[in-house]
Amino acid sequence: MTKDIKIAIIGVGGVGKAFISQLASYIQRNQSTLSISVVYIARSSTALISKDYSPLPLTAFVPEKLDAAGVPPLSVPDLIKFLKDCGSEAILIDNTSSIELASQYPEFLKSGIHIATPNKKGFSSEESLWNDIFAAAGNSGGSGGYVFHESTVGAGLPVISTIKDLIDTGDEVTKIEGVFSGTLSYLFNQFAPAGGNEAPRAFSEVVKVAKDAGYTEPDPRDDLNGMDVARKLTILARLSGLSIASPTSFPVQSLIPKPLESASSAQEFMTNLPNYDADMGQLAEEAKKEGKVIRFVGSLDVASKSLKVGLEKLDASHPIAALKGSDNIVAFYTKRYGDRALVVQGAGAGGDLTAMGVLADVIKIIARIK
Ligand SMILES: NC(=O)C1=CN([C@@H]2O[C@H](COP(=O)(O)OP(=O)(O)OC[C@H]3O[C@@H](n4cnc5c(N)ncnc54)[C@H](OP(=O)(O)O)[C@@H]3O)[C@@H](O)[C@H]2O)C=CC1
Ligand SMILES: N[C@@H](CC=O)C(=O)O
Ligand code: NA
Repeated sequence: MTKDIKIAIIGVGGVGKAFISQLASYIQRNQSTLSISVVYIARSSTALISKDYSPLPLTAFVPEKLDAAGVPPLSVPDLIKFLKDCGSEAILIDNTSSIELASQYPEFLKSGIHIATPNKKGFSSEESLWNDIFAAAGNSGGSGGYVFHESTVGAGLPVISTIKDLIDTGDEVTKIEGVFSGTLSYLFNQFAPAGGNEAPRAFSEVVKVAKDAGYTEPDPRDDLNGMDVARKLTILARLSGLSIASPTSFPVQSLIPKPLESASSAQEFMTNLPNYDADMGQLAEEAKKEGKVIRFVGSLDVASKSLKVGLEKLDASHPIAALKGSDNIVAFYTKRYGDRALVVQGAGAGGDLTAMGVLADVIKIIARIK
């Protein structure tokens, strides 16, 4: 029997565009067994809506198509109603970084709508939202839709699925540490290379390259202030069984120069960042004199319930110092694995790699749908 699925996509930026392209190809490859129709695509102020639930064309999709249509997006209650009335299973893909949308996940789930998302906000904000999401979700004991969020940590790398498998099979996580930001990995690999022979590049210059490559958050200050890593660590800590009130409830080091904390826009921040290249350069130089490199590291210790995010000086021979490009590394220490961690490593940012994690989540949802 062919499974009939309707999909709504919100967010058509770096991740959203790549997702639509990968989904189009998936639909093409599986058309004999799956009937998948994308019936809603939205960005902040415009949307494409297929009122009769016929599939919207996905080939050669460009966000400008939404603007040309000129239709305002549906409100959340109207979108829930639209998807509930579709006559088949429905999946919401949230490719935004909006807390307003994420805070409505419990309502979508309670209405039987499934969710796949790389948006960290729903899982790393106030603990009550986390509790409401998983109380409603069908894959965590609730009676609602399924929710999957692999790309919220390490983009498409199997980080969330790995920790869930460890715990579901009865292992206990004792400690997790690593590099959780593609942007900050790329930044320090370029700005303070471990090799010695490579010429370091100016801090602000590398931030710009990371932004242009699609590694940063929509506003790069969310990477540089440590909050993106703090959110990822909050998600992993909660999955490890810790109660974490919010991503600001533990120490997080910000790399934003003090005078730029009050910058009124991302653009103003980027324009003025080169003025502080010398300060960051000095930090890297000091570490180099000690034969070390600086890297932005996150760690959590379950027994002491402590989480920490910030710069560390590491020996050039340390596995973290050897990372290349936008690589993340996540070392899981558990009762079963003992002193030698289970390690997940690879590129941890970028539109295509993040979209791959979201599409893999969609495929998991489809596999669970009767
Ligand atoms: N880029 C990466 O490497 C990774 C990204 N992620 C996460 O993926 C998500 C998307 O990232 P990315 O594609 O890079 O971001 P972009 O800024 O490129 O795109 C964001 C998209 O979301 C839309 N959007 C924002 N707010 C709303 C809203 N309230 N309602 C409707 N649409 C909205 C924007 O529309 P408009 O332009 O009209 O405002 C835009 O289309 C983020 O949550 C990010 O944290 C996760 C892992 C890796
Ligand atoms: N801005 C994030 C994107 C993925 O979560 C990063 O740099 O890792
Ligand atoms: Na992941």
